[in-house]
Amino acid sequence: MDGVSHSYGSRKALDNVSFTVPQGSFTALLGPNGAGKSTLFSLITRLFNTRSGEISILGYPLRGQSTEALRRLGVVFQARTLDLDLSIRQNLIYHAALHGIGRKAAEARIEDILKTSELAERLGEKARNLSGGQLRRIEIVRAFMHKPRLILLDEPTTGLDIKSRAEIVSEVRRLVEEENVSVLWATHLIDEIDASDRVVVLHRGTVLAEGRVEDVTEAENAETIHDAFTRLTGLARLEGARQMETLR
Ligand SMILES: Nc1ncnc2c1ncn2[C@@H]1O[C@H](COP(=O)(O)OP(=O)(O)OP(=O)(O)O)[C@@H](O)[C@H]1O
Repeated sequence: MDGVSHSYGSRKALDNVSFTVPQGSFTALLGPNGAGKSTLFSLITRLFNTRSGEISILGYPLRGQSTEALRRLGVVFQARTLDLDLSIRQNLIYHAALHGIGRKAAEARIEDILKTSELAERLGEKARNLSGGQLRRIEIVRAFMHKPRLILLDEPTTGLDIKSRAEIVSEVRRLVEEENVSVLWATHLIDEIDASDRVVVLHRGTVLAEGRVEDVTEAENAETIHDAFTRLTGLARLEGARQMETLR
């Protein structure tokens, strides 16, 4: 992503945003509410057109080669998107069909992804029987169905209890490792980030830091990524205040 900006009318939601998600990495997009994470995801998934800057997925620019780019992308949106009146299996098979995957291949893929998960026994049940955390896990399975190379997750643990949150984080980490996909995980929860992850700190539409957790922490002379984040966003507030002073 290079030099991407987006405005809603006169409100600038993203301002010259550039970063990369290296192949096979777990990259956390860390930002408080309103930082611009959902806007960024809307641009990557082409819900909105990118009017300024450039976004490429696996080397395919969205502008010009969007079909090739989007074929390699899996997405878990913030809002729930399963059809509650269909069975879990139907939800997954219909999604696979949209990607041109036949029933048999889809069944095999479901089995492969769910393997030892207790959810494998519930495939015939209506989605509405599942808990919020289980629904989220099925949405994650769905995002993996067509073997994407990059997965976007927009605050996937929002509204879930601690146990479900932990299950989701570890499930995604397992899949990342097994399938060697890249992940961009939007969150405002620092405890979801591991020491070995990469992080992109987004605040008020600008990238304040990008790199390995260790490097970002060190660059801020901080003890933890939590401290680094507070420093970075505190610094941004100061910068904002300074700019306000200049304007007066
Ligand atoms: N449709 C819209 N019209 C006008 N302003 C919007 C719209 N969507 C988002 N914004 C504004 O753009 C900025 C970025 O919002 P965005 O939803 O991308 O942030 P976010 O980091 O995803 O936050 P959250 O975690 O709360 O969803 C905010 O100031 C928000 O108020």
